[in-house]
Amino acid sequence: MKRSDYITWDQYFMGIAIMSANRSKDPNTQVGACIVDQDNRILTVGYNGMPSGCNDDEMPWDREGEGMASKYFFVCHAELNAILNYRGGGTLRGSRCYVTLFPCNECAKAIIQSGIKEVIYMSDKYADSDSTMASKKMFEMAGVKYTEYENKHKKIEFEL
Ligand SMILES: O=c1[nH]c(=O)n([C@H]2C[C@H](O)[C@@H](COP(=O)(O)O)O2)cc1CO
Ligand SMILES: [Zn+2]
Repeated sequence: MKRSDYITWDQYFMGIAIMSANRSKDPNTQVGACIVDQDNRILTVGYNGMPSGCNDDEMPWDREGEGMASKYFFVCHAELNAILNYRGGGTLRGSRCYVTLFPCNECAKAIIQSGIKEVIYMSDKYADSDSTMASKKMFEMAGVKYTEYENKHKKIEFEL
């Protein structure tokens, strides 16, 4: 008989998004994204980090500070990295994006323009921000479904 406690597709892909987030150097918020096609094949992954070639030891990681003193001008978001990292043939049209934090308005635009059809998110900790509200407005207008990830109960522990 086959084992019954295997993880679901949703758990698998959100697990990979969480694992990717663990690569982030951001001391405050680590975000991971995993984009999959209609056949549940993983197309691409990403996490938030400084652009390639920008030494992350020399970049600011602070939230506070005027302009260039904070991380915000520089960090490339997890979803955008996942979209831009896609090297496969074909496109992201019709795919789903698993993400550990609800996408900001800039990532929402990239998600819509790349043809991603569904966003499955874990945290919505900035739900009250204009950015998140703008994302939801655009997703609704563009027909991108957004779904809260609900299987938050399974704990997996392993040594790396
Ligand atoms: O959709 C997102 N994707 C994403 O990668 N991020 C990143 C940018 C920053 O590195 C971090 C947010 O930082 P903070 O929570 O300290 O404001 O998360 C943030 C958002 C939403 O704000
Ligand atoms: Zn973003």
